[in-house]
Amino acid sequence: MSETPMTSMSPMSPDAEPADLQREALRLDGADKLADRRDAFVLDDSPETVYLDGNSLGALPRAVPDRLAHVVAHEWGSMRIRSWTESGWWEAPERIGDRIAPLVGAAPGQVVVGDSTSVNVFKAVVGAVRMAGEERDEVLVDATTFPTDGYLAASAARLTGRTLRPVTPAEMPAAVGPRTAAVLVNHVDYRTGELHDLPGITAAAHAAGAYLIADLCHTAGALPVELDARGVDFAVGCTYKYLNGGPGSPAFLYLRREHQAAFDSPLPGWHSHRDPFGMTADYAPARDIRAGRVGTPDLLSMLALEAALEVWDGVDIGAVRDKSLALTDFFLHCVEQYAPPGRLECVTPLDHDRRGSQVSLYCEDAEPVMAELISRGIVGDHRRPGVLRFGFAPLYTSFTDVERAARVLGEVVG
Ligand SMILES: Cc1ncc(COP(=O)(O)O)c(C=O)c1O
Ligand SMILES: Nc1c(O)cccc1C(=O)C[C@H](N)C(=O)O
Repeated sequence: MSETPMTSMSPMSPDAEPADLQREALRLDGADKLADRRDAFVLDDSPETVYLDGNSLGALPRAVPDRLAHVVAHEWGSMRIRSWTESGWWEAPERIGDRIAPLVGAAPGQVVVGDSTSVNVFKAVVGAVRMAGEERDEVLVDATTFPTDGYLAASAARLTGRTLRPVTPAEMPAAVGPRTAAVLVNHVDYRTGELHDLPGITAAAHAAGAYLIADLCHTAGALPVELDARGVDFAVGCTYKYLNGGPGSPAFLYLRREHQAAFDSPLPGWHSHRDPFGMTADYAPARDIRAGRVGTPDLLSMLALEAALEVWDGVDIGAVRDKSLALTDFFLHCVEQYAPPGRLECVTPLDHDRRGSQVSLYCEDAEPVMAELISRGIVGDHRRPGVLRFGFAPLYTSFTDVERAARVLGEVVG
């Protein structure tokens, strides 16, 4: 973790007893405007179990099993091929993209669902580089990135004859220049939970004439993103974390409307053709968001995602952010009270403007600590070396969960 700045946990209020913190948790739960959303999810029967890994795999929304059963039995089992037209299968990638769009601050017609985040990173980086022109010969990539983005950006750079330059998100505004074709940045660092300055990096990229590509895996469904308002050019993200789409659910790709006509996909499958059923030998791309499609989508996962997204009906993403910050603040406060001083170090910035929806705590023996936590029902995860990660999904995480998780953590590291 040498490259990660360590932040000490802030001094918080005077010592509190478990009973005080439990009372405070109940008070916060009582005032929680999103509390009713919890019932929309399948969670553990045992109150001892606390799921804090929704930043890796979100919980199952209750609506999904019945919807999937219907899709299998009726749309596939009975309707078969007719479902492409009569059950809306063909348009599902754009239709479901439009359900995600408001959560990431996009007007309709700019988000398409399909493929994996990795594949969409590749499409976006090559697409941006092709639009940037020959004289721009470098791609900036987040040096602290989730690895897959770095691997794909390197391949995209090699295929397009560009040089890949890894720089930290903080260095990006100064590093971007007239040679830069595209900048690929994570909105939140998967390891530390740090929220990067997407508006600032986007503005710097644009001032230098470069395109900005954002990876929203750790922010879509966790906080307001404002893609349209901030001028982000391209964005990708997965749907199995805070969007609760299920294991391997399709990712999304945002193509800003003004770039759609010029987008030159490196994966021009027939579903991105202007007239797919023309079945012509020549490729002619769709001039709208369909340009982001490739081939036949994974309909079962896609329709499970569509059902999962119903939990967002009527939810204000600003309220989600407020609760997320309250959850992470309360967790840090409880950990401060329960863990022996100096045993854990908070790697996640304490500043709200720089915090996503997870808390990462450094401790040398993170791996056995997390194994013990999981055996006691507190499910987070760890990332080598030494980082305990706890993800807070505001739609289903309660303050009571948070207090219990911190208390058990205190026992385990005590
Ligand atoms: C920031 C980020 N990008 C990409 C991915 C994964 O991409 P994929 O779904 O293609 O495996 C993850 C998590 O797995 C991630 O955290
Ligand atoms: N995508 C994952 C997978 O295919 C297997 C196990 C975990 C994941 C994850 O989502 C990890 C996650 N992106 C992370 O932040 O580390």
